Amino acid sequence: MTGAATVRPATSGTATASAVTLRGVSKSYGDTLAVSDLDLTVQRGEIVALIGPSGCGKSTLLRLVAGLERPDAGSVTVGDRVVAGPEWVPPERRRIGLVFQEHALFPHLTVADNIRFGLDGRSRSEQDARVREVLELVHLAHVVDRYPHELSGGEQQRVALARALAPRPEVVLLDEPFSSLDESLRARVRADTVEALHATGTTAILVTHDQTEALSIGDHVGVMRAGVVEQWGRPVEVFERPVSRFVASFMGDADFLPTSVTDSGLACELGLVTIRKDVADAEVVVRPHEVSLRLPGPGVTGAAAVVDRVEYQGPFILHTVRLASGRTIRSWQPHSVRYPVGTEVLASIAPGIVPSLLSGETALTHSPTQPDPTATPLPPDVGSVH
Ligand SMILES: Nc1ncnc2c1ncn2[C@@H]1O[C@H](COP(=O)(O)OP(=O)(O)OP(=O)(O)O)[C@@H](O)[C@H]1O
Repeated sequence: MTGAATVRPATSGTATASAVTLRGVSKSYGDTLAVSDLDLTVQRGEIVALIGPSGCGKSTLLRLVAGLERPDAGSVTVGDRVVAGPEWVPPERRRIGLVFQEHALFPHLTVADNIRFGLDGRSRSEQDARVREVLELVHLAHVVDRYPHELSGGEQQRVALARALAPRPEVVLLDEPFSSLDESLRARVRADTVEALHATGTTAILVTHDQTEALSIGDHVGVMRAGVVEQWGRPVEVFERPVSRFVASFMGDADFLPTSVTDSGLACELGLVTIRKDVADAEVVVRPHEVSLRLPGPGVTGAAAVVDRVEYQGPFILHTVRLASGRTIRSWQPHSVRYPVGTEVLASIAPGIVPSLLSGETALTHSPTQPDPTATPLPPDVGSVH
């Protein structure tokens, strides 16, 4: 179920099922409330992606879990131990591994010695075995004797992950770990990171600015805003069932169309949205992959629209079309479809799509009733609010 993490009830599992628990955690810097009365539960072995606009408190949350900051209120539990709140466990005793954007490897130490650094107190042969093991995990066994400056950015980042995993931490915290890497490298390092985390069953909290990354990596995604988690859910939930206008806009492109109640149900300019009739002043959230465009012809239905702008975006062609009301909506089309500016088309919500509805800033609980995909779309002026 989706729901703001701030009101998320405690998980029903045993205490050992959760790897990290925050309860009522707040942290201010002077007048800035960076984290506000935040509740969060991360289950063992899962990867959580935290995403939100700059300054919303993502890094502060990681620092609170790591013990680099003390909360002003609330408690942090790692595994079965309360580490902040009524108790205080210093960072080095929390069994937490850290991976940051700048790889933070010691430049004067070899890869092996960088990894050994966190393995103090073990015999040399134990250290060597573990160094080999974690380097194999990130497919870098061959760089063991190199220095950081002899590695590419992606290799350095994988060594940083290996170093974080070496002491078998309870949790790994990753703050924008891939953002310094170029696009093609990022996908590879990201995949290796996820593989290594899953292979070791390590719990991870990852901060990212990248929506695709959050949705593809996270078992759960936390969308943060102004110090709170506005939505916590599975990737499909935060993308397809955003709890608010903010989440809908932040997690991908979205257009908003007003609706009105008709005899058939709730309709927007693109046609019938749902057969429910109990909502006044709702808006429908439409994403570009949900909008179908076709040329007028026998049997083709949809709202009349004119192509306003066409952008080549690599994998698809973004068409912006103007509806009769003057509103514009966006539609992704495959390479085989490229309507020139000025083309008259018929726009509709793609078959099988059940769009989200907003009332003001908040999403409406979704009705299980779906629109009849065979229904004739309503005339273009239905649903327009002037
Ligand atoms: N050490 C500090 N002293 C004063 N204010 C701070 C400090 N650290 C963070 N802040 C403020 O707390 C708020 C949250 O910062 P934080 O770094 O957690 O945000 P963020 O979501 O990680 O941002 P970004 O995505 O830009 O890294 C911001 O307003 C920031 O300016």
